[in-house]
Amino acid sequence: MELKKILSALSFYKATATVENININNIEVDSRHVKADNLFVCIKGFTVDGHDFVQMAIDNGAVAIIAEKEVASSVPTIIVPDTSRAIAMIAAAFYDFPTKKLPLIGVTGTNGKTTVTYLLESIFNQYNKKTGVIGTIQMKIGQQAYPVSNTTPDALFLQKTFQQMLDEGVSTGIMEVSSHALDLGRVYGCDFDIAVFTNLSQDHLDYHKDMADYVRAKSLLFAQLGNTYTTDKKKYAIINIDDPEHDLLKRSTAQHVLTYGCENQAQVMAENIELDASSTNFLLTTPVGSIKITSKLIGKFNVYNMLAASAAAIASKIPLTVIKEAFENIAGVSGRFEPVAIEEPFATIVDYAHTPDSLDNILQTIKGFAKKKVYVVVGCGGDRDKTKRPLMSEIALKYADHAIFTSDNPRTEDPQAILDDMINGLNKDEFDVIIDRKEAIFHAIELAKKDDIILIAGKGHETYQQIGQIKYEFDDRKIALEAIKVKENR
Ligand SMILES: CC(=O)N[C@H]1[C@@H](OP(=O)(O)OP(=O)(O)OC[C@H]2O[C@@H](n3ccc(=O)[nH]c3=O)[C@H](O)[C@@H]2O)O[C@H](CO)[C@@H](O)[C@@H]1O[C@H](C)C(=O)N[C@@H](C)C(=O)N[C@H](CCC(=O)O)C(=O)O
Ligand SMILES: Nc1ncnc2c1ncn2[C@@H]1O[C@H](COP(=O)(O)OP(=O)(O)OP(=O)(O)O)[C@@H](O)[C@H]1O
Ligand SMILES: N[C@H](CCC[C@H](N)C(=O)O)C(=O)O
Ligand SMILES: [Mg+2]
Repeated sequence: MELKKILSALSFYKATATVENININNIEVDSRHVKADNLFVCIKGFTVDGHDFVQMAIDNGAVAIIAEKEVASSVPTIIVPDTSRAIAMIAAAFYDFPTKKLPLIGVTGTNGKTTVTYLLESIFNQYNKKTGVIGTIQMKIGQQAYPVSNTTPDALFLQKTFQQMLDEGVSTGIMEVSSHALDLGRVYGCDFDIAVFTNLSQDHLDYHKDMADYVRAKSLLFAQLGNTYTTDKKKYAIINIDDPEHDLLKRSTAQHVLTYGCENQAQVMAENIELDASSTNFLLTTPVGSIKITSKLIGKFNVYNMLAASAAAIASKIPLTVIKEAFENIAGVSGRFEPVAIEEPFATIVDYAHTPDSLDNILQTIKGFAKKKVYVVVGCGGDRDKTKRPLMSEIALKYADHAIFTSDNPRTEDPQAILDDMINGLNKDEFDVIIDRKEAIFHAIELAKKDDIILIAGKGHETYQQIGQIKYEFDDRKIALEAIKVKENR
């Protein structure tokens, strides 16, 4: 594509040389991946500055550079105020504005994003529509899965992926939108049709300076809704009316708002909710009628997730009967309330709760139907919000009869220091500290007796444990199964 055409997506730029007659066959933000006839965009990162890799990019074949300042370069440099914002727009232009054609649903909130996206996938598939899903677990086009390194990938990956989705006949894109992505402008080039808000509670206070800054980032999804391109399509903001932040998010958008909830009056509601250990039933009431829902997803928080997905499906004109069938068919989401071995005298559940609110919800749910003791194995991630550590350990002890505090992904932090943050100040002592996660899981399974429940929280679907810079193979579900087998064979 002509560089001039790509640059037409930018409202302002200054070029150090003519940009006429330059043909670009790919855009790259990583100098190591640059090839002949590429456009290299310098991004100032948290670790290094892309501006320092201009020469490498040119040596690898870059024919133009986009930067925030003048750089030593033998090829034309285009200077923009903010390359992180610019990349979102030029990537959208390079792939011919794919989200103008692809209906796109974005899901944001502290907890429940992944679950809601998979509920939506299941509803659209039930309606015989091919979907594309982007989020924490993976990127999926139809049934084909691809690995991702972020819940919401960078703008270049996103726009390329939307184009691939269109090429492969996807009818709706469904994606998680993290607060980091909103703050860093990864989704600036996305024309969302539906924006869903699940809930807001404490997380990521390592990145956001306080809760107000965190909710401001979340609100960008709603403020941006419908602002990207001129379009006749109706846009919808789907908002959880029972969350204290609902009003701020409603006020952030100029588009149609569809509310959902269980407590306060909403357009989409759950009534007559029945929760037990093996199923969830409720009456879904909506502006287009009511229908009885039965699902294998456990816990009240999953009623909220089903309401969020139902509201987005209703905004997409999907019949209630299809929503009902989809909820009946979905067995669960990988690593979310996933039972490890069903035949055991005690139950072992793996879950991705890694925030105070999610741990509270999941333990409250388990406590609600536990016949005997509840054990929890939990740790906190390194290089992440430190203030959630003592909150999570306190919640663990509030509900569980016994906790085993261990490592999650310590990353570059000292694992013992993370555990100290968790246990210093606790005024109960029904816990053990076992730094090695495998040993911790084995210990919990050793302790469990008939009718007890073990919750292994924090890592869910993850198949690795990151210690330092290295990711070691690690899967809570496999380790738990191994421990159960060892116990059985004794
Ligand atoms: C804080 C943050 O978001 N960091 C993201 C960022 O990394 P970074 O800023 O360190 O990048 P960098 O290494 O400094 O590189 C800067 C630039 O130089 C370029 N470079 C680098 C080296 C080189 O030789 N040549 C070169 O050109 C890089 O390609 C890049 O363009 O850009 C990377 C590439 O897009 C991301 O993978 C990375 O996410 C890291 C892994 C991360 O942990 N992010 C978390 C905080 C995050 O974003 N989480 C949210 C989900 C949270 C949730 O929902 O719970 C998410 O959406 O994943
Ligand atoms: N609506 C909800 N409210 C509170 N907790 C929830 C909700 N839905 C799920 N959870 C809890 O949060 C955990 C993570 O759920 P899920 O992966 O769907 O959230 P997420 O927002 O995608 O998380 P992440 O930010 O890590 O991507 C679940 O394992 C469960 O314990
Ligand atoms: N998207 C979240 C995932 C946390 C998962 C947990 N296992 C951890 O490593 O802290 C984050 O990056 O904060
Ligand atoms: Mg997620």
